Amino acid sequence: MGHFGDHQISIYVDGMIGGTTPSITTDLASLEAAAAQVLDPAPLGYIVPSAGGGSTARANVAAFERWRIVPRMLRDHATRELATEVLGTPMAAPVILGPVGVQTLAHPDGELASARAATAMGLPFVQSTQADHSIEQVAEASGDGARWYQLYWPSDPELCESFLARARAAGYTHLVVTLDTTLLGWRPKDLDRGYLPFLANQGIATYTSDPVFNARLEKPAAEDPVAAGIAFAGVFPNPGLTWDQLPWLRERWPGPIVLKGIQHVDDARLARDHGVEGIVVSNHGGRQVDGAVASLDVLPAIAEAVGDDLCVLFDSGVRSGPDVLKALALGAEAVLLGRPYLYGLALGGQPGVEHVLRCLLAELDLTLANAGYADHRDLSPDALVRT
Ligand SMILES: Cc1cc2nc3c(=O)[nH]c(=O)nc-3n(C[C@H](O)[C@H](O)[C@H](O)COP(=O)(O)O)c2cc1C
Ligand SMILES: O=C(O)C(=O)c1ccccc1
Repeated sequence: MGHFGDHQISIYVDGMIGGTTPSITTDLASLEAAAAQVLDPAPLGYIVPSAGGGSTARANVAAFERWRIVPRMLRDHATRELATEVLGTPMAAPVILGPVGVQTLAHPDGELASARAATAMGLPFVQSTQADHSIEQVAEASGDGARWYQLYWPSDPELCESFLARARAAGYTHLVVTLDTTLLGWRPKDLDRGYLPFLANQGIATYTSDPVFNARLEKPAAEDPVAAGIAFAGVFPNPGLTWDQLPWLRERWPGPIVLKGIQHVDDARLARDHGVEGIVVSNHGGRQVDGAVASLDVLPAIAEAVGDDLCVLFDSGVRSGPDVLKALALGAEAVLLGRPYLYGLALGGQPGVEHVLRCLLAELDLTLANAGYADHRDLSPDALVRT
């Protein structure tokens, strides 16, 4: 006992002896189609599509297809280990629930359900600045689980200081700073509907629960949600950010800092030279620059350049256990999940997220084992060929 892969046997036993089958598909690549059956068109149109015509999102998936696993035989994988530690945070597997905003679009429990599922599975949850529940509420929901906070660095420094102070006070230890969304990308599916949840007071709970933000409003957000949305739209864009502002952030955050959205090897080197602890190689799931390079295609060169000095994490396009294996083999210490867990949330709240995570970890465990790896730390690019 003790392997995540045992989940497979329990599903078969439930089917053959108990007569029950999983209520959500175990084929994680088809979660999107299942979620599309339960979500209303506007939230679905916000969550699933990417920037422009979607070419970056397609490239993310195609990049995973090009790398193929080359299984090794007779290497004893009876005892296996998925558990790991990333920047001092212990986790049951090298998988993190990435920062995803406005989670009540998927389910009324939103981030609370995802944070609880993460803690139940022993994985970290990254609380987005763009959330529907406050920093403090999600900290509480995380219980004794890891607390990582994702910052959208607002153009108002006093507001930024307030977010950081609140996150520290609520027990968050790691700061993920998202750099690729200083301005929202061009998203035709939302534009065609004229749909932006923030202007309806959704996804801005971090702001409307903040004393600095509220002091700037004429009326409380509950009384005038439109004005709150407009005030958010005034402080969110921050296109003037530069590398020289990182020391300012460092002074206000004592723990590890991870820069999310790195795609160029020179930016990875700049991150290292500016003394942060980690990066997320990510193109935001293709939601920002349409036509951008697939995130997986830049991972090997970045890992090669800075992997010895920095913690290199990865996201964008991870849909299955084999995808996790491929990203780890190409140099990531762990991956972040985006849409897949949100689809689980849409399909079943907290248990739906747990289902997705359990299936992903089981598939990862079995794929590693059948490919001849008892420990994911033994993976290297040699585990793969590029076709
Ligand atoms: C609906 C949605 C909302 C997101 N919100 C945020 C956010 O608030 N902060 C952030 O850093 N990234 C956000 N992301 C990007 C994810 O953290 C992650 O980079 C991306 O989803 C990974 O790609 P994948 O969905 O293909 O796995 C969001 C993604 C989606 C799909
Ligand atoms: O939807 C997103 O991907 C996202 O991260 C975001 C964040 C703030 C405003 C708009 C979108």
